[in-house]
Amino acid sequence: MTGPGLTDALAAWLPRQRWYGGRGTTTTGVDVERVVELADDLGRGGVRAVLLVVRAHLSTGESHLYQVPLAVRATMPSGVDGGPIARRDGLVLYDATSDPEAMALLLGVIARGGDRSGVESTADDPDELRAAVRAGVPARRLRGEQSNTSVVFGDRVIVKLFRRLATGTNPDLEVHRALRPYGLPHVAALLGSVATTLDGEPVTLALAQRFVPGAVDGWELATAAARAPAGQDLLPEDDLRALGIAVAEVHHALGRAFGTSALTGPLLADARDTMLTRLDGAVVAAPVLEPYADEVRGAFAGLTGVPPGEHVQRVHGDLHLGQVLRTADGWKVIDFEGEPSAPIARRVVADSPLRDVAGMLRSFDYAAAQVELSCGSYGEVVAARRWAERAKAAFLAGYGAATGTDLSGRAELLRAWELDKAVYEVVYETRHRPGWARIPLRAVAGAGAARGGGGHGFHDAR
Ligand SMILES: Nc1ncnc2c1ncn2[C@@H]1O[C@H](COP(=O)(O)OP(=O)(O)O)[C@@H](O)[C@H]1O
Ligand SMILES: O=P(O)(O)O[C@H]1O[C@H](CO)[C@@H](O[C@H]2O[C@H](CO)[C@@H](O)[C@H](O)[C@H]2O)[C@H](O)[C@H]1O
Repeated sequence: MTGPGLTDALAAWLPRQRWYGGRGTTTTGVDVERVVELADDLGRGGVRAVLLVVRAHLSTGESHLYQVPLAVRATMPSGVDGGPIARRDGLVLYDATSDPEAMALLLGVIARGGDRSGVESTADDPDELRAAVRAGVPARRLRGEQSNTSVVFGDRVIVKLFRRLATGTNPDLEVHRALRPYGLPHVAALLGSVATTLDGEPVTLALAQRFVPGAVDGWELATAAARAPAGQDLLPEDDLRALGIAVAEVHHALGRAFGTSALTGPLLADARDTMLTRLDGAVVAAPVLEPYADEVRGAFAGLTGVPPGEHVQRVHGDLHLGQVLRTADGWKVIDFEGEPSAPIARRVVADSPLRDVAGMLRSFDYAAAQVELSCGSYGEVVAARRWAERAKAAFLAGYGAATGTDLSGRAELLRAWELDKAVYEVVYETRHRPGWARIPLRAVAGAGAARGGGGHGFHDAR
């Protein structure tokens, strides 16, 4: 099925996908590295499904691995969105994630477990997975701005298909596995996974979790709360405190599962060097950062004192409001993959849990900035910023109380992590949503003001 026709078609199709990391460069070619058959004959409804692992070569000389689940049929069914990727031998090949019958084949493979023509699937909760297969509920692909593609099976199971791949176990799977014995209410239960091997290393392709029905993500709630008229409290302070507590409890469980160690002076110096190196790379990727780079370097360089008792441990790594779900049963934290573009080895290194806290603080700013992006009035913009400051304070109060930490004594660290995150975000937005780049850019531009004693997100209502 693979061949030059398909690889050329993929080289044209991949750069149009939101999750493609090679934007801003030219894709010079695609190689198919692995073809994993989900069903080698026609499955239900006459669909054949394969998971492709492809390597995209970029004009920069880099190459990235991606997963492309392909559905193959005699004719393209109606209701399946995204056009065909290729046509050959009288068959049409297209992205399988919006084809419910192709996705049913995937769920079946996970539920059965074991090794099958290059797919190693693990059913951590075979009963739950088999029940979902037996129920035969149609699969629906989630929409939205995501790094991966998630498919929900009848509000029971959610399967996330990783798009940009890396060799090594995906941290999202690793964390769900490690936390499983703790039965933490803030993390959805792991049901199963799919992997293949490349160069003798595992490559995680998909992760199945229990779907949490009726969940609303923190981003949706926060953006609505930031623009709500005074008196309408869409995200009450108690919920925000509870969110801080949930994040603290997740950190506690991660610390138990993976261990903790002291944040020493040399470790802090390493973190500082990493941030400086990252800044240099970010300025190249997003030259709009250039005018602020010296100020940011100065802010990082000032990071020298380790507050007593500060520690490092496994963290979430990319925590923001879109990674928390409010449910009838409290907050859930999702997506432990870390920053999707970083190498796995870097994502799993023990880090300060305050980095996650900083990620959430940045996210409240993003939520408030939506009012500006949608041309809110001056009064609405000011009210949204005030809302964000109150929200940050409530979140920090919950986190501080649950961890027993005095966060005001950690303001320098938090500021540096926020700035580092904002630098990352400027690059992310430049690549994916250029119209949003000014949100994190403003935080970067504020580096000088913050060093001069300006706002750090605790008490000041800018
Ligand atoms: N266990 C779950 N229950 C319900 N919805 C979920 C669950 N896990 C994820 N989701 C939904 O799927 C979306 C994408 O999940 P996420 O793991 O963040 O993927 P991505 O890496 O693509 O961002 C989330 O924003 C959320 O709406
Ligand atoms: O959720 P992902 O793992 O895909 O994370 C990536 O995409 C996020 C955007 O969806 C991005 O988050 C940034 O935008 C959010 C609003 O859409 C905002 O709440 C976050 O604070 C901001 O960082 C994330 O950085 C990126 O890794």
